[in-house]
Amino acid sequence: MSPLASTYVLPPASSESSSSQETQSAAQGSARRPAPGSSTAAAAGVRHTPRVLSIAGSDPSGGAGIQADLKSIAALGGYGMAAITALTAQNTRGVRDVHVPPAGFLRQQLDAISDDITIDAVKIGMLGNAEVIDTVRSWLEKVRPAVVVLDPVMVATSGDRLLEESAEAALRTLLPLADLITPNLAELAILVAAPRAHSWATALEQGKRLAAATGATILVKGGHLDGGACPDALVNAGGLLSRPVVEVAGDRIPTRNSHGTGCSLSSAMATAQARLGDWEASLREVKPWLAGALQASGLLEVGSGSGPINHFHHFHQPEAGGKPVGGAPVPAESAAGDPAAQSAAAELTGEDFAATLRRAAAPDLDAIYRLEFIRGLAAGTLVEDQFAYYLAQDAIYLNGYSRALARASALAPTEAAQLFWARSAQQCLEVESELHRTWLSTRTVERILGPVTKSYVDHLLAASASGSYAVLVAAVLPCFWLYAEVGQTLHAQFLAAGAPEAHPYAEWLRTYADEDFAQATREAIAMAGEPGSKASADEQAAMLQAFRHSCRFELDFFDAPRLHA
Ligand SMILES: Nc1ncnc2c1ncn2[C@@H]1O[C@H](COP(=O)(O)OP(=O)(O)O)[C@@H](O)[C@H]1O
Ligand SMILES: Cc1ncc(COP(=O)(O)O)c(N)n1
Repeated sequence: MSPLASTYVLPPASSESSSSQETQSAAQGSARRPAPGSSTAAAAGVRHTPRVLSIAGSDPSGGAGIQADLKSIAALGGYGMAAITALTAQNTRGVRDVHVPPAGFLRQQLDAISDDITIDAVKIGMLGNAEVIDTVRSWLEKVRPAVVVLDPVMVATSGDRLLEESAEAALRTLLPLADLITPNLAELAILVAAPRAHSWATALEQGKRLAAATGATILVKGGHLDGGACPDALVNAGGLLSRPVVEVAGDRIPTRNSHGTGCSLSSAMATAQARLGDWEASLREVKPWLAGALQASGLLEVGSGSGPINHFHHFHQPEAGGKPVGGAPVPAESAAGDPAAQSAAAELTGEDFAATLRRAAAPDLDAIYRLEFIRGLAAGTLVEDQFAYYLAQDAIYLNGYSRALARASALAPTEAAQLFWARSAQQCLEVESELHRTWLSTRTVERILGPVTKSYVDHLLAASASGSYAVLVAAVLPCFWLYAEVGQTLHAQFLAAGAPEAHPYAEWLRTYADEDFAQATREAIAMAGEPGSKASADEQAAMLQAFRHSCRFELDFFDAPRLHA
C-alpha cells in the first residue's frame, strides 16, 4: 500500500512527526442497538473474529440454511455456531421433506451455547413452525445478543414452504427483536400485507413501512426484480443510518445458481456488523463478496438445479497439481502446526521460494485491481475524502512499517542485508514526513489510526517479535512487491491514456514511475527468497503464512478508504 516509491521521488524529508496525532479510532457503534442490562451485549464490542450463531434449518445439500450460514460466517472472518431448528431433505432441485424436532431440544441447544459462550451476533433463518418461533423469542428476550439479523424465511427459491402458513403471525412477533430484517420481495409483501412489489420504488416503500412498524432496519433486496440491476438498500428512518435509505447498487449476475443467497447474505451481514459495527459498511463489504460468490458459483459444479454460491471464491483455489497457491491469512504462529502449510512448504526448493511467494500473492493482487479505490484512482473518479483517508493512513502505517524494517536490519545475517533494511527503514520515515509536509498539509483529514492500519501494523510488529528474520522479511515483502506491481500498472495505464494533466491524481500517479523503487523491490524479493531457501519446512510454512497475511492486508488497506473514510 505504501508509497515507499515516493521515497525515491519526493524531496528529502522534514523532521515533522505524526506520532503524537495517532490515536486509536473508537469503534463505530451508532447503528448497534445494545440491550440495556444485558451482560452479553455489554461484553460484546466490535470484534476481529466475532462469534456468530446461526439459528436455522439444515440443508443437507450444503447450499442454504445452516450449511450456507457457517460458510458465510467463516468467509467473512467470523467463528460460526449453529443451533438447528429443522431438518430438510432437499437438494438443488427442491425440498422433498421437512422434519421439525421438538422445540424443547432447540431450547437446550440455545441454552447450551449462551450459558458458555459470548455471542456477538445471531442470524435467524428457517424456523418451521410457531412453537419454534416462540422458543427463539423467549431465548432472545433472555440473552439479548448485541446483533440480531432475521431472515424471515417462508418459502424456498424452489417454491416449497419452509414456514407453516399458520406461523406467519407468530413470526411477526419476532420482528421487533431484530436489528436487521432481510426479507426478499415476496416475504416483504407478506410482512406488510401488500401485493408483491415489482418495482424498486414500491419495494423501498414497503421496506419503509416495515421499518416503521418494527423499529428494525430493513435490508430490501433486489434479487427478484426484473432487469439488469440488482440493488439492495438499508431502510430505517429512525436515525440509525446516515440516511433513511442507503442504497448499494449492483449488477445482476447471469446465473441460475442462487440457492441460499438470502441465507448467505443475512449471516454475512451479521458477521460483518459484529466486526464493523456499522450496517452500511457491512453491506458495502458483503455485497461485492456475494456478487463474487454468484459469479464463481459455476466452478463448484454442484447439482443440476439452482446450485449453491461459491462462498470461498475470494480464497484461493488449488492449482491443478493440488499445491495450494494461497489461502486465508493464518497467524504466523499457528503455521508450524498447520499440516497443509507444512506440506506445501516442504515441497519448495531454494530456487522457487520467491516464485512460490509470488504465486501466493496472485489472488490478492487480482482482487486489488478490482477494488473501487484502485479503479477510481486510475480513472480519476475516486472521491477526494477517500484519497485523503488513504494518505493519512499511509503516513501512520509507514511509521510502524519503518520499525519493522529496522528490526529486520537488526536481525539481518549479513552486513549487506543489514544496510538494505536500515536504509529502507530510514526512507520510510522520510516518506512519512514528506506525506505530512506536502500531500497532507493541504487536506483536512483526521489522522487517527484506522482499523486496517492497526491490524496490519500489529501483524508486522508481531512478526518483528517472532525472532525469526526469515518470517519478518516475508511479512514486510508485500508492501514492496504488491505496491510496486500495482504502481507500475497504474502508471502504465496513465501513460497509455496520454498522461492527461487534467487527471485529478496525475501528480500521484506519476510518483509510481520509479526505477529506484523497482530496484529496491527486486532486492527485497531476493533478500526474502534467500533465507526462504535455507529455512526448515516449518519456517518456510511460517514465512508463507506471514507473507499471505500481509498480502491480504495490502488488499484491505486499499479497500479501507471505501469502508472507513
Ligand atoms: N443474479 C444476481 N446477481 C447479483 N446479485 C444477486 C442475484 N440474485 C440475488 N442477488 C443478491 O442476493 C441477495 C439475496 O437476494 P434475494 O435473491 O432477493 O433473496 P432470497 O435469496 O432471500 O430470495 C441480495 O443481496 C441480492 O441482491
Ligand atoms: C434449510 C433452508 N433454509 C433456508 C432456505 C432458503 O434458501 P433459498 O431461498 O435461497 O432457497 C432453504 N432452501 N433451506
